[in-house]
Amino acid sequence: MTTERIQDYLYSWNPADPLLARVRLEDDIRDGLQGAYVRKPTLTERKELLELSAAVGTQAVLIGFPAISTQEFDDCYALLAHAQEKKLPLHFSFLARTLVSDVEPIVALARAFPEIKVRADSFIGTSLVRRKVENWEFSELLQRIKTVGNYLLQEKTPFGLSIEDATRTPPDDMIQTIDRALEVEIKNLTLCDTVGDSTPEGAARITEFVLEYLTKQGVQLELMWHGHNDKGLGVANAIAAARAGADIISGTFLGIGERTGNTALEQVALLLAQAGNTHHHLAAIKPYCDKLSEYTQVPIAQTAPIIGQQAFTTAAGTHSAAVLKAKALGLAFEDYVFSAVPASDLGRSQELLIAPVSGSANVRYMLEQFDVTPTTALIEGLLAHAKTKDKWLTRQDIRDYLNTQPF
Ligand SMILES: CC(=O)SCCNC(=O)CCNC(=O)[C@H](O)C(C)(C)COP(=O)(O)OP(=O)(O)OC[C@H]1O[C@@H](n2cnc3c(N)ncnc32)[C@H](O)[C@@H]1OP(=O)(O)O
Ligand SMILES: O=C(O)CCC(=O)C(=O)O
Repeated sequence: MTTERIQDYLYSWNPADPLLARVRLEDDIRDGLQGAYVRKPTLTERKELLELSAAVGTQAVLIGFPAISTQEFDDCYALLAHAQEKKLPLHFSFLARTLVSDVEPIVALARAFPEIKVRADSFIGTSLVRRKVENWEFSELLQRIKTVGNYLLQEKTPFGLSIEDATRTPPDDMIQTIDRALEVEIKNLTLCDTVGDSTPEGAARITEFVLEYLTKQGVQLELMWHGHNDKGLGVANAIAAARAGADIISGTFLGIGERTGNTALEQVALLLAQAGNTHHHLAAIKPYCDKLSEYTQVPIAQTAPIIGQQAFTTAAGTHSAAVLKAKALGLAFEDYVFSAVPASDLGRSQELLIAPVSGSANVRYMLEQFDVTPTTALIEGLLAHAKTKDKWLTRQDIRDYLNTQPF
């Protein structure tokens, strides 16, 4: 064990990201459950998921679209009642189209739970392609924002506007949409990359553009980024938007959601933590994701960052040998010598296996795990055995091999 600091041995070309330290997460579980392959958890399971999300330190959850059915409204009500009973420190938003009839049930929920922060989050598709397909006049969309906004003002229910397909909306139309939303005193503005069109540069440009405009108007509100993963850039876009000044990242744990899914919040939480953000409890991520995976029947890939079963596993000879040397220097060195993600902060640890790609260090280590003296003959024999296989050896495989040995 060394007394030296790991920081003195970790050089990074990544820039410092001071803006990331203040960013919060919104868990848009409603959008996650919109994935056609996703099983909708029972109400009891959703209550448990709410608690697990709160344990991670998410600031807000978007848990339903109460106008779509009586059942959905009742579920939203029951989830709020559960949050109140458990005193979960969460803000709640509920989705609606930009229609008074869609936000009315949200007003009813806000009235029923005056002690909980409840926001009506209405979405409106402003891109040219969406307007063309729907045959929507732009003036008609602006009028809807005004009508819904005035209704919510009158009912004293906070209004958040989600600009659907914002990343394919021209700047002048964005400004007109924002102007109309500001007239009705929105509290929150969400820039949606609805079809995952953005690149990180695009996400930063649109966020900076909107922030600059809001600053010029002297307006302060919560600016949120909500992105999808169609080009595999969901997390990179979210971080770019946060660097550019977005206050809240909306996404889902496991990245569940329609098509290729939403921004994977477990990855965002880790990147935020590494930039000095202390809002999230990293060790609570895997328990939440495991339950979410079980209840939604969405399997976690072995290689999924942070939560994948093999995210901290190696069987490769040279890598394993280095991890074992690092172990001798202490946990911090073990965490970082072959990983950019500190397993111990996540309640996990480096795991070594024996496979055809292994060397004697793996075998020596595993024999010690089995309380077997690692003699040269045993190490060479087990390694030669592993080299004949097409996959790593399970504990049972190793046991079976040892049972064939005369000791
Ligand atoms: C990007 C997002 O994820 S936004 C959320 C999308 N999620 C969902 O749609 C899931 C829940 N949806 C539903 O249960 C149903 O679609 C409902 C209850 C909302 C509507 O059902 P229906 O009345 O049968 O309408 P349908 O689904 O066929 O069509 C959607 C209608 O909403 C309209 N619409 C879509 N977005 C908006 C909007 N932002 N504001 C107002 N109207 C809208 C469409 O133009 C269409 O209207 P039309 O029937 O006059 O053409
Ligand atoms: O945030 C939401 O759930 C609605 C908006 C949305 O999903 C999107 O436009 O991508």
